[in-house]
Amino acid sequence: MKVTNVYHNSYDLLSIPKAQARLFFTSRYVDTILVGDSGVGKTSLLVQFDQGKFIPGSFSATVGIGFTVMLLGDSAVGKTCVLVRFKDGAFLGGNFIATVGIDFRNKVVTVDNMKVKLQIWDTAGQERFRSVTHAYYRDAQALLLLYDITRKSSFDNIRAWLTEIYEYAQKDVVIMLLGNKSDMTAERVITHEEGEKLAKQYGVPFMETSAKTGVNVELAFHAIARELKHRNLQQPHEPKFKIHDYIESQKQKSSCCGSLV
Ligand SMILES: Nc1nc2c(ncn2[C@@H]2O[C@H](COP(=O)(O)OP(=O)(O)OP(=O)(O)O)[C@@H](O)[C@H]2O)c(=O)[nH]1
Repeated sequence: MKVTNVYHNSYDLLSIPKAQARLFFTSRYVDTILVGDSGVGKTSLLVQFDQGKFIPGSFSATVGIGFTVMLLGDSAVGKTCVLVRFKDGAFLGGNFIATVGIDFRNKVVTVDNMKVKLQIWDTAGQERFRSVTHAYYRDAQALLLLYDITRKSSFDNIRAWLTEIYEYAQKDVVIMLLGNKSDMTAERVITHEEGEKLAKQYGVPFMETSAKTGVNVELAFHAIARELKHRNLQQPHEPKFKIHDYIESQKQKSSCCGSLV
């Protein structure tokens, strides 16, 4: 048996680069594929082969669907901090270190009892990395576009970002506009209404977030995961998922009584 890379679940197979995926399925790149009912031990067998150990503990079903979400916006609007807040529940305060090129993290969220894996790409906002990040737009199913509510230029640049998105991204990409740093009330220069108005003009959902306090960060990613899951697995009899309505209902819930549904 020849295994050059070991892919631990079906999502990993889906997320490998296209050229490699083609090679995987059309050549003898991997000679054995593990198949069988959920829970029979495919992953454990693979881990035993790959790492020479058995991982005991609770059974976690292999993720069935996954999507790529990309964070975009000017440098220092808080893309990395929003991602770290969502992934680790922490705030990256202190010295600002600009992202170089592109970075990514995975997080699994549960939507209607189904695990949905989000691969989240954190892009560099600095102009000099723009040509690098353009190359990745096409692979994203959703884009979170951020501005900083305390910096007008980052808000004014949103139109230019949207122009780039329409040029380079998939036609049906899900876009959400986020006004970040909502905790900085004293320094605010862009009102909530201005953000909402711009989002309405482009027909995209909008909310204000704070990576520092965590406000609406979870909701933004959950709304995206839900929209993508519904688009991909919508049953003919199911009503169409309305992301705007979902956001509004969850905003009200989270302000009064906690967790997202
Ligand atoms: N108060 C407050 N500060 C934030 C928030 N989000 C980010 N910051 C701060 O803003 C600065 C920039 O944050 P980053 O997340 O690194 O910005 P970025 O958009 O990833 O920047 P690039 O990597 O250059 O594109 C850091 O000093 C953060 O601590 C927030 O919600 N509230």
